[in-house]
Amino acid sequence: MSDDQTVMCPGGEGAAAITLPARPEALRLAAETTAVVVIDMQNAYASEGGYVDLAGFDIAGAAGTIGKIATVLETARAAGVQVVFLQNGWDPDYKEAGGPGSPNFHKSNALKTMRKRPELSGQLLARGGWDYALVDALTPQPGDISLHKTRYSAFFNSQLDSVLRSRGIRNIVFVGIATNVCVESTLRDGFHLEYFGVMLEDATHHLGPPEMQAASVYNVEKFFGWISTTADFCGSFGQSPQE
Ligand SMILES: C/C(=C/NC(N)=O)C(=O)O
Repeated sequence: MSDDQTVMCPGGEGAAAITLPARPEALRLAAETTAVVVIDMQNAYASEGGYVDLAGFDIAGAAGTIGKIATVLETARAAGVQVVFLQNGWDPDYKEAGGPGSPNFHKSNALKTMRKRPELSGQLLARGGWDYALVDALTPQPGDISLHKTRYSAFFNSQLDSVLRSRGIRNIVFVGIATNVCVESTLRDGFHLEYFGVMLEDATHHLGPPEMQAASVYNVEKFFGWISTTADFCGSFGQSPQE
């Protein structure tokens, strides 16, 4: 049963469930119905010389999330929590990005940067290239799942929903970049698909001014899900007995 302090998430009734401290309520969660979804930890978003750096965003804080995410993933794998990596981008000819009839063509800062600097064409967010690749410190391990996405929400036109649903996973712990773009878009879509979404605030990083991180944290805590931290995730799932 849920009460005002603790929410019972799908699968959280069993003996192996843990309590994850979170705001506004703690969550009762089981490893087998929970996934950690890693959003877009690619050179494009987290490395100097990657797309968002070239597009003029301050990425100074992004590197700090890499170590946090590595710690979360180590704990998740040891506890039997499914790890799912997402990578954002398109084919090297950018057919999947959409042409002038797509808002993505007009709003994607990667596409806009390449229109301004044609020498970068074929490099930013192009599948197979360095910019698209995950940062070295976050290489998928055996048992992890890797998926591709072409728009901000990882649920849109991707296999994420069927990959999770077919495994009975209904609870998602979000880490990655950017808090206020792809992480929040995915968490919101997940909410509408009946997933319980938790964002680890210190394992995510925003694009734009610091208020953007605060705004997303507020939105998630008040309207779409729950907020927790790397230490609380590792403290609770680190105790979780694995079958
Ligand atoms: C702005 C942007 C954000 N991506 C993300 N992973 O949050 C982009 O992809 O252009």
